[in-house]
Amino acid sequence: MKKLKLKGNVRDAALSILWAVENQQAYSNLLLNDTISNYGLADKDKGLLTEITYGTLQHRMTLDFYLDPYIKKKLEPWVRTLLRLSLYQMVYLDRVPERAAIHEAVEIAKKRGHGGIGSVVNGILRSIQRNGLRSLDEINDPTLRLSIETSHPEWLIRRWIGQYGFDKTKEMAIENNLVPRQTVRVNLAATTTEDAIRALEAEGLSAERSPRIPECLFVSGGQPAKTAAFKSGLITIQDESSMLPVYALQPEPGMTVLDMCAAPGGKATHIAEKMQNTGKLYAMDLHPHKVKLIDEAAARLGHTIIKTEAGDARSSGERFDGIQFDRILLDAPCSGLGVIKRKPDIKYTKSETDFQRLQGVQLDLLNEAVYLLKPQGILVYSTCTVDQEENNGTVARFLETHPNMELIPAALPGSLRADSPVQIFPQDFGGDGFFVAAFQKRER
Ligand SMILES: C[S@@+](CC[C@H](N)C(=O)[O-])C[C@H]1O[C@@H](n2cnc3c(N)ncnc32)[C@H](O)[C@@H]1O
Repeated sequence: MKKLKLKGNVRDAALSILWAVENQQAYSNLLLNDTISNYGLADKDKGLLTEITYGTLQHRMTLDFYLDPYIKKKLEPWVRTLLRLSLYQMVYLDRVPERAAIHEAVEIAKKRGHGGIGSVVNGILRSIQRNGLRSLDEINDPTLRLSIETSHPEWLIRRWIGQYGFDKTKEMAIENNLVPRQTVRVNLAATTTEDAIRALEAEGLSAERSPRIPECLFVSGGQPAKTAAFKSGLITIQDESSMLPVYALQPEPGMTVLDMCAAPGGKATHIAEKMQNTGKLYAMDLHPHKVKLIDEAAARLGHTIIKTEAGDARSSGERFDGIQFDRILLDAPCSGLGVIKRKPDIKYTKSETDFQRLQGVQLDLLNEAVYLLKPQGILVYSTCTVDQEENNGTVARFLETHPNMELIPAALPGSLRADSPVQIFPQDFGGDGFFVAAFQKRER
């Protein structure tokens, strides 16, 4: 592929993002904003770029199933990427006429490659247009069919079926291909939900209360991160499920709290809000550049109790020697399989060997937390995954070696209140898949 940028061209911009995701382990969500400015795209093109990029990633395996019979010769990998994103528009985007999608694809193929590649792309897309899509019913094995139909690797579908059964796996895989809801958390230390709604509406957005979490709003009609309400610290962009671990933690004003894996600070700032910005809150993360994001978020929201620390939380016992915490949150590094709807790349980058390694890190972090927790103190372990090895599996192994730690009910809001641990699936209410386990330390 020639190293050039077709400035102002949304499809070429999508091709460059997808190329980087597939070949340079880049993250699509991080590349989107940079690409919009590098390509000089208008704000109105952001919607189409996001739709094509995410949609093509979400449906990649289905698109390959449709394309494969037409690909007779070995293609350069970027040409397949171009075919996928063009076919995505033809199959899934009603507002893009098929001839426009084909025309754009051929133009990009000629400029990025040469006339011959343009003809190949034209031939393949026109043949599919003429013949129609092949039926997924050609696949006899139900597991393989679900894998191709929902574009989740077969090993992952098999793993989930083993853990949750076919029906639940199907619901989850279908839900993962929907467009995620935009949710924000109101900074209740600075404003009320009513005032935050009014502020967003005054800027032309719509905001609706979540039926589950008082400080959670569903926002549409604009980009909340660009609003004055966001810049002045009235709101934080956060998924609804991601607000649950802090409920389970039950932080109170004046307490001493540790957030062991805190960046970029979504939950640390939520804890500060629940503590009404009084007491002590230590927020640690392995990566110094990520710790900066916590500082920035705290400054924007006006939280002064957060003290950040870059370092490995597996040595937090040494770092915080002499401090006993009322509350410790371990929002652990995990496979992220609960957030596929938001980050579709995840389903293609994980492998079955990841889980055991992650469980090892999770247990090391949990073990460290125990020694820093006061008797009667609460430790919350959360992940944004649905994998049982990292969730119930990690909890079971932790409890085996810590008889002084007891599972307690997770104090979630309203109808979500539940025994601990709690597994939230993406299909439960449209939020991320999340796992929350709350433990209390017994008196010695
Ligand atoms: C799930 S994310 C945390 C999200 C954060 N709690 C929030 O709500 O914004 C996990 C974090 O753990 C950090 N991390 C991974 N290994 C770590 C370690 N050994 N010590 C401290 N932080 C670690 C990663 O850098 C990542 O930022």
